[in-house]
Amino acid sequence: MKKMVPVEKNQNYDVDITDLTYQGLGVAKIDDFPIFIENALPTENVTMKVIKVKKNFAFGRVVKINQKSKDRVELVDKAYTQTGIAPLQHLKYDAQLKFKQHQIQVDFDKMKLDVTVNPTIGMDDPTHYRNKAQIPVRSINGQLQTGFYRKHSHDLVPIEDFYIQDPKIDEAVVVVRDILRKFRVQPYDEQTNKGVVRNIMVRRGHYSHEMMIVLITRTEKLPSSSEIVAEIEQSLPEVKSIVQNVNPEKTNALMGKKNKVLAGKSTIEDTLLGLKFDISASSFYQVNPVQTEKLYDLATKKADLSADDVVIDAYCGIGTISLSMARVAKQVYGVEIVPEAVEDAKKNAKLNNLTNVHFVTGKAETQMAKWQEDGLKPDVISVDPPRKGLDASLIDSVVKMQPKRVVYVSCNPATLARDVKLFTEQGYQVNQPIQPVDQFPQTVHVESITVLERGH
Ligand SMILES: C[S@@+](CC[C@H](N)C(=O)[O-])C[C@H]1O[C@@H](n2cnc3c(N)ncnc32)[C@H](O)[C@@H]1O
Repeated sequence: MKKMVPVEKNQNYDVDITDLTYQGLGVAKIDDFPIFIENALPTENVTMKVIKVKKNFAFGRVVKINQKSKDRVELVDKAYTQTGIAPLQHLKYDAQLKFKQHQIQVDFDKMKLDVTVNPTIGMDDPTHYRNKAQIPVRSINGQLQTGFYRKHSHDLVPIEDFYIQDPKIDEAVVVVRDILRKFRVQPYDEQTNKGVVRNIMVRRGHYSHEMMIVLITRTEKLPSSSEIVAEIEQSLPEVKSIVQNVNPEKTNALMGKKNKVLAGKSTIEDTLLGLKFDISASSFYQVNPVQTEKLYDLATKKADLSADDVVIDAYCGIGTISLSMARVAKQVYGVEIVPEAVEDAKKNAKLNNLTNVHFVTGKAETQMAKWQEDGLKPDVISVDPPRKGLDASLIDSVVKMQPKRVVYVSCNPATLARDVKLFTEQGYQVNQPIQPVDQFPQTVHVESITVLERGH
């Protein structure tokens, strides 16, 4: 018999919120039918309006909060929720940290894996932490605007204070926006795939204060390029690198393949754990420098390295974890898919006088198989993959190499739990608590370190 949907679109209902999804939505149930509600917290009772009904669930919007959670804090700005910049801004920071710890536990429970998850290591000031901004540039009522997209859309909401970014970066975005306005540069139009500037990317070294501005354009030609560059340099003395990245495609991917240095260096420098790093426009670099130092310090400690150890660092980026470990180990091998990042990694080894590292450009899964076939016997393997986690073939190669320990740095607990399950089926165990480190306060993202040890 067809199940009745117990709610109707545009109708109001009073509901108790019983859970919070991994996306930070409150969950209510009417006759077992789940409704997901933005800006609603467990233990609350809210009046909500149903805004979308699907076959097995619905979405609602809070009309009124009838009973507040003790973990609720006032919204700083509703635009941060609308755009998804800070979807947990209404949750006390302590409760955010517990939510992330719980999220990992839930994903491991789903895989029937018995693990302990430590409390999340948080920040003293969980705002203004990001060292990088990627800001869309669009036209609103004929004027060039910067801001962020409303969730699930490409409608730009103008924003100047991004709340979770380094305020110096917010200032720089406004300065660059005004310079682009002055020279009447055409913002990108997604509908027609016309216009020039798609995005402004800004990176700022937390310690060095060196700033990089990347103008991501659809076209090779950037009209008034030299005047724009001169004004940026004059207005923002911290800028040490101005790059144009060309992305002609009609795509959601932010950056194109081609980078042109318009002024200064092709990289900026920053420091992590006393090591110097050169960072190119296209290279990955963790966005929360304060927490990254805690994360890498812990990852290195958990690797429990001795001076005789050989290490593989897979998904090594510009060599941040590799170099941290090379200070202790005998030899480190790194593999990374982005060629610019590998160039940076090689330069960074030299910059820090570390000669016991070797970096390879390629897919981690292919290179790991090759190292295994070549008879490399690492003592420890570190992996720090993107959100999709590890390829099953990479796990097979790792297991065949029999390292005594695998240190898994993850930004997605669901793929982490899936991968850990595969490791445990092949003789590896999680003996120590998983350690979450909050890299992304005010958001639902969860970063953690797991150590897998070879059983006897
Ligand atoms: C989460 S980042 C970690 C980078 C580095 N460990 C760090 O913390 O700075 C993941 C890295 O994996 C790289 N990557 C993505 N897919 C890859 C693959 N199949 N093989 C190797 N590297 C890959 C990305 O370019 C990115 O640099």
